[in-house]
Amino acid sequence: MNALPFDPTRPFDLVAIGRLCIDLNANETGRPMEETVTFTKYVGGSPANIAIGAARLGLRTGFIGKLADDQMGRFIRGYLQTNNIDDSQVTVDHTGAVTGLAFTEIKSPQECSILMYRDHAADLLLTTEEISEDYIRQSKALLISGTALAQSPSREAVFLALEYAVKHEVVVFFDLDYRPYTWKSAAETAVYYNLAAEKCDVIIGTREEFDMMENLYNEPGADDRATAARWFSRQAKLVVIKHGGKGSIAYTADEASHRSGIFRTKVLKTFGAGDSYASAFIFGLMKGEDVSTAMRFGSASASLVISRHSCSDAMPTRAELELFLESNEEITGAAY
Ligand SMILES: Nc1ncnc2c1ncn2[C@@H]1O[C@H](COP(=O)(O)OP(=O)(O)OP(=O)(O)O)[C@@H](O)[C@H]1O
Ligand SMILES: O=C(O)C[C@@H](O)[C@H](O)C(=O)CO
Repeated sequence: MNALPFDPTRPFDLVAIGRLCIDLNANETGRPMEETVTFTKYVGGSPANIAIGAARLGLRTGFIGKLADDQMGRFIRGYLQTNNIDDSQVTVDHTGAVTGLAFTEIKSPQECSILMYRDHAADLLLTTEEISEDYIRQSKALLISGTALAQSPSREAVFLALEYAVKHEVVVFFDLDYRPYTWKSAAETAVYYNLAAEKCDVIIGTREEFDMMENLYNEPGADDRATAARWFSRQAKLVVIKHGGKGSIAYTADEASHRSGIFRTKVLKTFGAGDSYASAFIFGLMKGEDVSTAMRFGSASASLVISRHSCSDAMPTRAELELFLESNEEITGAAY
């Protein structure tokens, strides 16, 4: 069991808010982008990937976001529908904004990078008028991600969604999802991340992402326990700090800590690890598993996704995840 108060009477398990984009993943791996000529198109964007992962695992999922009025936007909507994600709160821009694109370069399992095209991206044009209080109160949980805070009006839309979530006791997950290119300054970034995190029940990020938030207080390099403790005096009940191939650690408000290792795999590319981890971790918690078991689900899903070409389309179903957990050993005891 975990202590998160999911209201069983709500029709949605998880509503995610933020960007719906396109990933164009290099088909020719093992070479730089300059020499790559073909890419495969997938739905992308961290909150979209998390929602898709959660839906594949069986959570009743919805999305709040804004699409460009173009072929890419329509492709994304079709994919959400195919994956049983409620798109009734996904609006369409009519100002000529475009779909954000992420071209990925897969030079080696250790050297992956993303080239983003995000000028005038439709997802950042979501407005407060497009946030329905009634929709948010129908969900057990809300997932926000940091990139939607980078610009107005999307920033205010997310803060309004947070207000409604707190008012209606919707459990809020915050995946920090820090993408430097969307932000203007370090101080601005940290200010908005900290303001949002104060209202969240579960905060999930990498060590580097928490360092970025702590820069504001001239406290970078805090240890994981001190980082978590900062948030327990606010709303947080659970803080998860990810350490890549070394695993992850979670703290609960009673000061208990939970470590998760990794499942070794043949890594194709590293991106998508965080999104798949978050979706299966949230799924585990919502199914009433304890924190350690939910982390194990997260690590297993991440292991599957980093061995595959895409992020969204690679997300496992519940049956796949269970089979993987039955037939693979978690490596624990990572040194961090
Ligand atoms: N090389 C690896 N082998 C196996 N599992 C891994 C590896 N790297 C990451 N993971 C798993 O994925 C989880 C999240 O990874 P990571 O800390 O890299 O997140 P992230 O930086 O948010 O990911 P992303 O690259 O998608 O932004 C880890 O806690 C671990 O369970
Ligand atoms: O988050 C993005 O905008 C890009 C993602 O879809 C990408 O696949 C990735 O980086 C996942 O972590």
